[in-house]
Amino acid sequence: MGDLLGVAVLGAGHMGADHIRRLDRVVSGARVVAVADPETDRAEEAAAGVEGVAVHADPEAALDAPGVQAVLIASPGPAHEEALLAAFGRGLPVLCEKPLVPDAAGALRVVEAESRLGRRLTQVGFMRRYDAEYLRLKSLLDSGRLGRALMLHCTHRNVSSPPGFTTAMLINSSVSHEIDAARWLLGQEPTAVTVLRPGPSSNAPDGLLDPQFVLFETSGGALVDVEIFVNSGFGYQVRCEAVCEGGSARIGDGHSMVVTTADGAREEVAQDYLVRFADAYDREVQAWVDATRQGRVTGPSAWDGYAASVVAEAGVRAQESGAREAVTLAPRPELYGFDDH
Ligand SMILES: NC(=O)c1ccc[n+]([C@@H]2O[C@H](COP(=O)([O-])OP(=O)(O)OC[C@H]3O[C@@H](n4cnc5c(N)ncnc54)[C@H](O)[C@@H]3O)[C@@H](O)[C@H]2O)c1
Ligand SMILES: O[C@H]1[C@H](O)[C@@H](O)[C@H](O)[C@@H](O)[C@H]1O
Repeated sequence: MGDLLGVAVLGAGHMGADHIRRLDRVVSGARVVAVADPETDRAEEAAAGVEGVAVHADPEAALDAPGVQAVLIASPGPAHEEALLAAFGRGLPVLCEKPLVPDAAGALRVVEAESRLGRRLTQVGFMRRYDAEYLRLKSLLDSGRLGRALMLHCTHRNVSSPPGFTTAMLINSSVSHEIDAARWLLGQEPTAVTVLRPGPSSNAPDGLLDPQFVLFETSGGALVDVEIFVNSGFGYQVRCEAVCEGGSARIGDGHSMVVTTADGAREEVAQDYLVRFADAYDREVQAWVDATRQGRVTGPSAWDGYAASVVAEAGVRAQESGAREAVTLAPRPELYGFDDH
């Protein structure tokens, strides 16, 4: 056990509990040594059966628990900044669930704090970069076989939104994935955002303006459109089609199972991200554990997390104004390349 990476997991809700299971039973090279959640019952439940784990209500107490060498942050987005700064203060490498920090000012404070350390400690949980289909699309676009990318058409549907989900979160929680995927796939920065919406679906909770249509312009002249619909009622569907000068490529259709009975054939649709992206989360966390044990930090950086938060914030402004909102990033510190993945 001695040379396994000792991980503290902060937040034991949907994602935290799944990551605890993954660290304990799926990936190799790590063990969960501490779990923190103010709802200690949730932490106890998620940690049940994990050998030698300590459960805390206070995240800082978990960071200071014996054997902690790295941190996985799976608390709600607004709690991430404090947790990241606490991890930096202790020199601990971090895998931080998206969004890095939902507001751009907070995300910039994180980038500045990491830059002052002079070394990367953060990998952000944009797991689509580890999804087999996204990786195939990325490698096809990078190969140049389809020529210059003109447009990405993206669909992002959830069955239902969790309690407390706000209209702003359609962009800064859900569309943050497409923002990161578009930056990564195209190697371009979004420069402006416009948001349009139909009348809200009657499936959406009162006051939630769902679905929406989000359009990004990018630094290389491409357009990225995203249908975000978090109360579709019927399935978890994530698709992306790249339209290029020499052809198009689409991913996201191949995740269903076709069940045939005497009544006919029926295609099953994933109901949530834990099913659709199960392999991607496994690969993401394994890559983090492997790199951390080698003293390296790879994958989406704090800068990528900051850029996504700035673009999302422009998107939230565009939701409110109905106008095209420009995106302005702070100067990129030397620590970060455009894409270290
Ligand atoms: N990558 C993905 O596809 C994906 C999917 C779902 C959620 N997420 C992200 O994971 C994070 C958690 O989301 P979730 O759906 O698991 O939420 P959740 O509400 O199910 O769980 C969050 C847990 O954190 C606890 N918590 C609150 N404040 C805390 C703090 N300061 N320190 C430690 N724990 C705290 C809560 O009590 C709760 O148990 C969010 O950042 C979310 O955006 C990512
Ligand atoms: O936090 C979740 C998560 O990021 C999912 O991957 C996304 O599909 C949801 O829309 C979002 O609410």
